[in-house]
Amino acid sequence: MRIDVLTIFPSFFDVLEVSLLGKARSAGLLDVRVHDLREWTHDRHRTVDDTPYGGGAGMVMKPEPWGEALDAVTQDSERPVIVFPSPAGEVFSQRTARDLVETDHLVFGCGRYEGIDERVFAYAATLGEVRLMSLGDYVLNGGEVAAMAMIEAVGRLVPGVVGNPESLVEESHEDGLLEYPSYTKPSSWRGYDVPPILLSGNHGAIAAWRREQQVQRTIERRPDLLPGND
Ligand SMILES: N#Cc1c(N)n[nH]c1-c1ccc2c(Cl)cn(Cc3cccnc3)c2c1
Repeated sequence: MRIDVLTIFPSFFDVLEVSLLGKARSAGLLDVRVHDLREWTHDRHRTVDDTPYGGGAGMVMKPEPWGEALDAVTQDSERPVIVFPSPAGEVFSQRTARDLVETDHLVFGCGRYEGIDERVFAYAATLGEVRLMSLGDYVLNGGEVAAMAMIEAVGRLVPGVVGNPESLVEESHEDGLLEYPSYTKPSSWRGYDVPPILLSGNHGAIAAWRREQQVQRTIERRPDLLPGND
């Protein structure tokens, strides 16, 4: 999978060089290319924003640099999916991540200021499938944090990126429920003991207990995830 990121803060994504995704990049499983949007400006000040038509506070990102940048990163791509993090977007979920991991080429357009000129989204739709996505109902200062989270959520689903694919199945949200609690040695720590069932060796009983824990946790913490509550 190829991932292109367009941003005015390219160094923000340096962290993608390390950890899991860093190894995936080295192994050729992920081809992540981060670009400075200012590469596509042509004035001395490398301007990417201007005042909003109709007035209002803040600045809006100019369409010209975006148009040239999107042309450049999609020029040898058949049908990219172009994701714009946006507070006005659909909410990104594990289901979205599973959907996006099937894509050969993802482009993340990370905006700042009060947002990107709306015409950019219309133009981007002539280059690929456009999806405006939000991390959730809270406010960030730009698209970079959201894009980083989405890249990690999608990247780790690429076959071979996570060592043990089984671990992907038993995670929160993979089966629509929160994950069960995990424990490791020592079996007793500061007066806290590991639930005896986990030491029993009875794998059937352990699986049943874990499922019950998932259901109980989901009811307590995220009833909205339960069927019929959406
Ligand atoms: N994804 C997501 C997401 C989220 N969950 N909160 N905020 C954002 C997000 C994403 C993209 C941008 C761009 Cl471009 C500019 N800003 C700042 C801003 C803040 C409030 C209103 N208008 C613009 C962004 C915020």
